Amino acid sequence: MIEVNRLTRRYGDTTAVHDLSFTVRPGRVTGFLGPNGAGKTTTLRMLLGLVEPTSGTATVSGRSFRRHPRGLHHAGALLDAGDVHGGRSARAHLAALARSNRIAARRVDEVLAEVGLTDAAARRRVGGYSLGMKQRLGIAAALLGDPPVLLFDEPLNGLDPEGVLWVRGLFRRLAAEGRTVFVSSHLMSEMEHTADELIVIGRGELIAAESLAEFSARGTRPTVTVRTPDAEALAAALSAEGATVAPQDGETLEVTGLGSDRIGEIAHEHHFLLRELSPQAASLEAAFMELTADSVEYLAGEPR
Ligand SMILES: Nc1ncnc2c1ncn2[C@@H]1O[C@H](COP(=O)(O)OP(=O)(O)OP(=O)(O)O)[C@@H](O)[C@H]1O
Repeated sequence: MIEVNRLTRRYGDTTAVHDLSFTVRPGRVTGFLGPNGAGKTTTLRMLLGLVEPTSGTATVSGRSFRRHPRGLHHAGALLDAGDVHGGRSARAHLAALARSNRIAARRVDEVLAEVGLTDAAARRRVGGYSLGMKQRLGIAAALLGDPPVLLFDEPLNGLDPEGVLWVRGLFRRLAAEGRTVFVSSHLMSEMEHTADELIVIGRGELIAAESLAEFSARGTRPTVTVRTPDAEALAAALSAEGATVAPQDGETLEVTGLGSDRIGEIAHEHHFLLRELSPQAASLEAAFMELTADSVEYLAGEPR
């Protein structure tokens, strides 16, 4: 379990993290979401004891990470995939990590196989790896100590679609094994199919801590796309029933406030011909952008 309690970190005049509290539970994949500069990396670094909090606490399994002997057994992390010695092979890099954490050498081959780097990649120098391969190596390092808690900073960066699917499957499995899996991203679309729980921050402060289902429920109101040659008349009939209707073109309406069943009934009652009646899922990305709009550091075209 990860516990963050009234955590604050200041850099001069910049408050990277401000009075942040949340809990991340085992057995689930928890997404750590926030726009660029929200304070995600700083929080993860404090959890790993790499940055000292200005105030507050960040603990892994009840203890500050620095107090954990043989850290990799307690928590594994991928912070910066590029942060490896380019002249070494993946195997040499992992073997050095295993030695310094007193981890059995056979784990190196196990994790290499797990992330799909057994073949050429295990011998090739890391300097020649693609970003996706470096991500896989970083994930292998996180898994090395078979830890109950795993932290990943933007692990989907640089992965191709096959890699993204693989990572999602891996996270699911790690959570199903009862581990705590905490994954940061600045894109809701990445977390939509990855996380069960969400911690959303903006400008260093907590915005939401809830399940993905709860987050979806607060999302933008679902709309229904309706296409009919009688658009104007149907729009009037739907508005009379309390719907909000936005005409798109001559034949298409975007309707909110009524479900597709009810819209179909109303069209039937008035003998309107429908050419399309399609409910649109609420966009989580739109909900996320709405929620974090006030905390985006750099808005395009709007110097602040
Ligand atoms: N070492 C540092 N010195 C000064 N300012 C810092 C330092 N580290 C982070 N910051 C500032 O703290 C804020 C939060 O940064 P952080 O990297 O934690 O955000 P983030 O959510 O991880 O962003 P991103 O998605 O862009 O990686 C930013 O304004 C950043 O410029």
